[in-house]
Amino acid sequence: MNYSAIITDIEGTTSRISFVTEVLFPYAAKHLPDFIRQHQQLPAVACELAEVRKLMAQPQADAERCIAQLLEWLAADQKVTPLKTLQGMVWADGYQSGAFTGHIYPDVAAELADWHGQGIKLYVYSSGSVAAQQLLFQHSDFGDLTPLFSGYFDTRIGAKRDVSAYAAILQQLQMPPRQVLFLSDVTAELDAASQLGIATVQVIREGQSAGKHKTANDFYQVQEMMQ
Ligand SMILES: CSCCC(=O)C(=O)COP(=O)(O)O
Ligand SMILES: [Mg+2]
Repeated sequence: MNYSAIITDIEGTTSRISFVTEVLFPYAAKHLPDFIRQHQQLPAVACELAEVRKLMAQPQADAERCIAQLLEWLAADQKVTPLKTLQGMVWADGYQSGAFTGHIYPDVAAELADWHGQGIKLYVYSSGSVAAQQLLFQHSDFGDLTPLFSGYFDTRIGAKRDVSAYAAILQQLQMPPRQVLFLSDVTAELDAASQLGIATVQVIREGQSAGKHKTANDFYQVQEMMQ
């Protein structure tokens, strides 16, 4: 099958789950409180704190209350948009200081380049903010991979388990669903995309498939399935 576009998830698909849970999240938990204390007056940070207050339904909450709520969401891996945006701002320092690089599986780096060379448009759809996605691919273990991508989507377009998010993405891509392939490790995300006719492959890096989607252990197998 010739696809015009491939959309990929990050955590568990292009990148090891433990990179997110054991490197990125702990770094954010450690540095987010002081980042907010120091930068709460910056418009970009103030705007996210306003979103946090709205979600808490506590318009008067001070910075410390917002920090406590953000850390609670982070510990529970809640995909809350202002948390994701603030995490991305904190991770920027981590990448720039060399504290870590973005983990990408070798098959991902190779196949993204191959697919790009074939003229397939590449997109990312992750719960991490667009800025965080760009940082990860810019500072990846295989160098700057951002030139390979045509676009990025995050929770601003909708939650990854909601069909409406994929409808909005198709609208932006201006492509028929059957020409689009979505790669993710999470069955519920693939279920939502496939309801619209988007082709799906479940990437199983660790563990077993629990769903009804075609499966691949890495991006090389995805490429084989496309031939
Ligand atoms: C952009 S890298 C950080 C990933 C992240 O914060 C996250 O919640 C992972 O979500 P995904 O949708 O890629 O599984
Ligand atoms: Mg995932």
